[in-house]
Amino acid sequence: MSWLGDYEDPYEDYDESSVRERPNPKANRARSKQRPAHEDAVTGIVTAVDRGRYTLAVRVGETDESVVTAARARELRRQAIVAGDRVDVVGDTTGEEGTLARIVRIQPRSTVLRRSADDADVVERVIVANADVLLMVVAAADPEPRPGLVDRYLVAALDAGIVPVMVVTKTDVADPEPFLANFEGLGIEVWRSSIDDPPLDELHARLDGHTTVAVGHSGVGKSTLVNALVPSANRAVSHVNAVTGRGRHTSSSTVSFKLGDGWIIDTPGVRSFGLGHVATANVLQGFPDLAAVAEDCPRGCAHQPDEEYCELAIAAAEGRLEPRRVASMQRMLATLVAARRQRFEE
Ligand SMILES: Nc1nc2c(ncn2[C@@H]2O[C@H](COP(=O)(O)OP(=O)(O)OP(=O)(O)O)[C@@H](O)[C@H]2O)c(=O)[nH]1
Ligand SMILES: [Zn+2]
Repeated sequence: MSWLGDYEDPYEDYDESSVRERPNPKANRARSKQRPAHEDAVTGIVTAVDRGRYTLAVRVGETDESVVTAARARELRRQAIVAGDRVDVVGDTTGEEGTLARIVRIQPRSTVLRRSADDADVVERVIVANADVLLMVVAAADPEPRPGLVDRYLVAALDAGIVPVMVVTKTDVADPEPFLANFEGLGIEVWRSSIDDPPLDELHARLDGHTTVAVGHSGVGKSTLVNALVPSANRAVSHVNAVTGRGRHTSSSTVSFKLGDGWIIDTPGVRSFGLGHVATANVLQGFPDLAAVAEDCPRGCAHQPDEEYCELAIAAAEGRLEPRRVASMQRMLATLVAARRQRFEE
């Protein structure tokens, strides 16, 4: 099931590549081929996507900074353009009502956060480009937190080379510690948030200057948190030009807000986060100490507890690695292996 809703341009978020690429060689190719034709292009940051119309922040930080609505040039039809993308845009970029600019190039991306529609799906979709932090928002209760979902966020972030951090909301409703114990060994940064005392200053300090993508199940309090973090003036950045008639953003579309010198990208409530495209090595890479030990594993080692000669398990037993850390990695990889098995059985 899509958690981006059913109304979107079916071509919008497809991407044919399945391995992590940095930067995207396709974007590079298009860039060099088309550059001479659009020397007057300006750079825009995609802040929202809505049925084939893109909201861009252009000339960010300059006196004539503006919010522009754009369509994509025909030659980009098969390429996904997503929130966080840096694009070259031509035409009327004044941002005045009724104007429509044209995106002619997607600049190389530093990261790409992807998901498959479900684990069996080989077609992956790009969710967000150029994010360097993944803010996982989970509730201590209501809805009940599920370690498996966080494992999925972690795997997707690590696969993309994005740093995962976590906020646990609703600590006024339930004690989050039993849930958090699942992730203790991974050394992930965690903030605890309650209705009366959200850690806004701490989060602001941590996220300023970064491009953060926020993910969370519907109802966890993600919108409440993002709204509190973002001054109202910066919320205007994501508003689609009213004249196009496409300005209505509900929580079913992805929008970005300026957060200090960075951005926070709010994605819709996640219902599924397929991992059909992820490689084990990319997950291990997120933890260099574990990856180094796992290099001595037998070929094809799945790094599971029942694996007889897994170096991770041996190192944990001998005290060379923290057992909780290895256990968390084993669980994350089990999530991934189960996801992949489903993919091949379908
Ligand atoms: N008790 C308590 N309630 C909270 C807290 N944070 C948010 N809420 C409430 O939880 C409900 C859901 O919050 P939202 O911010 O709409 O949740 P969301 O994650 O954005 O959900 P979607 O918009 O569906 O994606 C609202 O009624 C909030 O007031 C918290 O820390 N404690
Ligand atoms: Zn192993």
